[in-house]
Amino acid sequence: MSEQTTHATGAPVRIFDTTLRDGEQAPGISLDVKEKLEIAEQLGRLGVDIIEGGFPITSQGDFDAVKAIAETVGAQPLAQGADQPPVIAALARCHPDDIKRAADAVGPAQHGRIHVFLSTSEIHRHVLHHGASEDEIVAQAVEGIQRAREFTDDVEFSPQDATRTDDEFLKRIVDAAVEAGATTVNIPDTVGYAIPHDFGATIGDIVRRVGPEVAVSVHCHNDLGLAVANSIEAVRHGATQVEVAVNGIGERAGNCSLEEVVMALATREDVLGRRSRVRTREIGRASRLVSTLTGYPVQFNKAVVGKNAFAHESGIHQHGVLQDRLTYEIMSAEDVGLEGRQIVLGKHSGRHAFSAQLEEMGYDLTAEETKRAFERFKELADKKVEVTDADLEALVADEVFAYTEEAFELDRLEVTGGTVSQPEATVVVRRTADASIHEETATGDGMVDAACGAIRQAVRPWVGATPTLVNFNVAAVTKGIDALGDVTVQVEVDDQRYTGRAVSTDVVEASARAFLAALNKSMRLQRARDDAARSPMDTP
Ligand SMILES: CC(=O)SCCNC(=O)CCNC(=O)[C@H](O)C(C)(C)COP(=O)(O)OP(=O)(O)OC[C@H]1O[C@@H](n2cnc3c(N)ncnc32)[C@H](O)[C@@H]1OP(=O)(O)O
Ligand SMILES: CC(C)C(=O)C(=O)O
Ligand SMILES: [Mg+2]
Repeated sequence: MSEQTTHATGAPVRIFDTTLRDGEQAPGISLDVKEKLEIAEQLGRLGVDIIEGGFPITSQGDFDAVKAIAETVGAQPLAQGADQPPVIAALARCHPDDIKRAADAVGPAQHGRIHVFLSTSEIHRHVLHHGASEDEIVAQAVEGIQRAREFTDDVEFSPQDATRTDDEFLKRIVDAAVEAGATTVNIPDTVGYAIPHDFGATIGDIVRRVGPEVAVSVHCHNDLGLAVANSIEAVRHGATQVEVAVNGIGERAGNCSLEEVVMALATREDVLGRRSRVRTREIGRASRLVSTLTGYPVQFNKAVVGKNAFAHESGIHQHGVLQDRLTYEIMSAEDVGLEGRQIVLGKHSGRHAFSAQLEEMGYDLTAEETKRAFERFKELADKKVEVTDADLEALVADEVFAYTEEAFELDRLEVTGGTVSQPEATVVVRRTADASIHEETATGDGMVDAACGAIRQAVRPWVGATPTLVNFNVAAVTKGIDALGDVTVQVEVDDQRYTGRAVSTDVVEASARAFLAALNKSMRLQRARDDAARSPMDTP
């Protein structure tokens, strides 16, 4: 483990959340006032220190959103145990109109911050500021900061594209910003160009330069996937504030992810020596809310909040985690507001996890039964990505309870109808238990629909809740006019889905047989469940 370097003061790192400003700049995201407010409230519950609500000069909607956040979330603490509401910040160019608009928007907050920025790298100065000289940039930044200070004593300054800015000029503009009244100096890695050890050294220099009265912040983008590493390295070198976005959303590859930095600080406090004030149990909810309202899905393997962040599919890992989660987990899912103990059964799973899952489902099988069921499970897992509880139940019913008998058989099927007359189907279904015959007729939107409707009527007294066809898939197995139709259906009965499959040269017949096969499966499972409930040990 690397040694801890400089400036680890022990004081909590301040979390500046820019989900609603830089996060919203990600292509395709546009949050209205209500949505921004909803996210801001969750950020309040999360306990972030600063919420950057937007860039008010952008539009009336953005101005209204920042103002609404300042009036509500900025007026009283929402986080449990917090004695102050978060600071509400708004972005502004070094332009009088921007600054006035930002000031008016954050005005109602208990603590309002104006965040002014100006580009300092040569390429940005050339492209964005009509070739402005270093002197002109310094003068414009100083003017902007001083103007912002007329409205609030909390002013943050960002030299945009700092990490591609000449070192000497960066020092010069930081000195000028502090002199002009900036209370926070933010060093943005605007294009995600920084490399951790180098960035850390730059931040260490700036921390020493500005002294303890001025907060040093970092704002890292993820173009090289290094935003979190750079932010953590900055903290190790004395940065007091980290700018982040929930789920790491933001321009291009995004911003430094809130959940990753917060959990790195919490999990490796032993090395970093500092935490944040964030209530980590609110992280899961914040992640889901931001994903829903922005329409940006969270990738399965995303650190901390991804669907797989606490899931285990491989046998060796499952074996370890079932005994002690720490074997393969460094933090607890519950601590970030997610569901713990996620064992997913699949091709890579082993006997330990398989047996544990069956036990949890209420089965108490002998060693021999478990062995047989496990062999069938591996065969199934080779064909299916994930084996669900319903699959396991079906497998146990077939293999262990040996219920191979079909509850119903299709004796006859007649269909009529075409493009003019309404399709109608008559079926004759035989009930195996008492060999009784049940004939029913039904109409439908199409021939398959009519056939399934007639079957539904014929089996109603035994199947109970109306079975619904939720998925229908037909494929041709062979070529030519007499091609075999291979039909797979999914039928929902009592909130459980059952798969049925049948093959025939007639697609309507294949569909009817597949539908009945799914109903037969539901009947077998029902019987297995009833038997297991009566006497779990007493398997036939
Ligand atoms: C790294 C970042 O995330 S920076 C923030 C980026 N976010 C956004 O741009 C989102 C919101 N932006 C907008 O709605 C619009 O761009 C606005 C309202 C800000 C400006 O719109 P427009 O007036 O049409 O200008 P446009 O966006 O085309 O060009 C930017 C102008 O701002 C100037 N500018 C850019 N940065 C700054 C700055 N920090 N301070 C002062 N002026 C600046 C440019 O020189 C250019 O000025 P020009 O019109 O005299 O050439
Ligand atoms: C406005 C600044 C801080 C920014 O978003 C960036 O430089 O990435
Ligand atoms: Mg940015």
